[in-house]
Amino acid sequence: MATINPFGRPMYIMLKPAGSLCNLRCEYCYYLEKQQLYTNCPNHIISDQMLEKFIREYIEAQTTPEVLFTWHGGETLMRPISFYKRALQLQRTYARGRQVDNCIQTNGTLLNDEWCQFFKENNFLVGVSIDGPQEFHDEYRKTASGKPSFHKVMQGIRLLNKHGVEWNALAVVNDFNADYPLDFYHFFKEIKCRYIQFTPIVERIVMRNDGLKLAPGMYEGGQLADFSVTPEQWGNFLCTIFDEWVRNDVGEYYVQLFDATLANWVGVAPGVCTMAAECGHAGVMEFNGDVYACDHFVYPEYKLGNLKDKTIYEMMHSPRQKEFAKLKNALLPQQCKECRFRFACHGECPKNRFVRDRYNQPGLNYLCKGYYQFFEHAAPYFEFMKRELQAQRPPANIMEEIRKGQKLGLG
Ligand SMILES: C[S@@+](CC[C@H](N)C(=O)[O-])C[C@H]1O[C@@H](n2cnc3c(N)ncnc32)[C@H](O)[C@@H]1O
Ligand code: SF4
Ligand code: SF4
Ligand code: SF4
Repeated sequence: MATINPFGRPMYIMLKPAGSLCNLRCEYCYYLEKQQLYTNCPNHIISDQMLEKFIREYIEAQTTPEVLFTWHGGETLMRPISFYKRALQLQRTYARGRQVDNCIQTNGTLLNDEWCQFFKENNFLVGVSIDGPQEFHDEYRKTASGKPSFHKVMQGIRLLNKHGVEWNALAVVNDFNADYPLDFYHFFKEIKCRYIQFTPIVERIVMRNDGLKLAPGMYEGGQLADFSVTPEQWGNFLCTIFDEWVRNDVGEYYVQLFDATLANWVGVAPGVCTMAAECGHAGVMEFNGDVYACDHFVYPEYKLGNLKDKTIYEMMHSPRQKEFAKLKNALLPQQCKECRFRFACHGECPKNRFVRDRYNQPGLNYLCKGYYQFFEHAAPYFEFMKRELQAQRPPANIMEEIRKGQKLGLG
């Protein structure tokens, strides 16, 4: 089975067929407020004409024989099944011999037998957002009327399992759950979720003229949002889960960040953009055809154009997008340039770069301390796994090595 790994692709655009419409009101959500950019639009739903144009151009713009569509929210299941059936029909019309795959990200609360049958029949990979055990999840992931959502999500997961749909979990790490890494990790093992993606929550509150309150990255200022994880929490969280994983679960459970770190250790492109050297491969398209440089940069100043006026190829290969792609590396502060883990970290996501480095240069990642702690802690293990891979042996041999009590051979 595959994980949702669109970032490994040369060019990729997430599509938001219902804009930022959602039946939940997760407190930390960076999508919800994006509706403010579209107050003039009567409804936030992609038109059939726009859908067709997107599907045709998106397939044409790909350089690989396989094409991956990623349906993203708001809440994707707020569009009816008939919408996705139409999309599949259009994909078949324009595929012209290419293999087309679909993955869809959902909060899981609207899943029912019919949806699950549809996903199974059409081979969708489903990403479900769930922030760990009930008390963690329900802290922030609430409905519009303030009700918890955990039980509905679990019911959705049971249905996915019942119908044999492939799914994986997307969980955020915030101020509330970050201090309980093992409770968190064991939960995913208990629900037999073998592919887990953890995303740290880092947001700053600002006042902008366009009404958006969450700050884009790469500039200083604003007030850190309470729900953000601290660098110390993030470092401890990663190290604790890593210790458990590296002793028991390598090759059995896939934690996206550990996979990506190992990839960087052996010099292969990581499966997640935050750990890659450059940005720019992963755009996002709003319901009305507006295309932005990245899902985390849906701000007017990062808009590449609209599909009505420009082709996907033009926008994603435009000088503006090339410029955006390079910023990740170009804006690294001195501390990152000197860092021995630069090859693994690349300064992480520019969205999180808003503090000063030790030379008082701007642009250091707010989570730097946590990442550094993790890389330093895990380095001997990654070195060992790298040697195993180079000798064409499975990295999972690390577990036996640790059991034997061997020194891992790092000086
Ligand atoms: C914005 S949602 C859209 C799809 C769908 N509604 C869902 O919740 O899965 C996609 C993912 O982004 C995560 N997310 C929301 N706000 C975030 C933030 N401020 N920082 C990082 N991830 C965030 C959500 O938890 C979810 O897993
Ligand atoms: S379910 Fe997804 S889109 Fe909706 S509020 Fe929560 S994170 Fe945002
Ligand atoms: S800005 Fe962050 S999320 Fe966007 S492509 Fe770059 S690393 Fe990925
Ligand atoms: S660990 Fe810190 S200093 Fe090193 S590359 Fe990452 S953000 Fe930069």
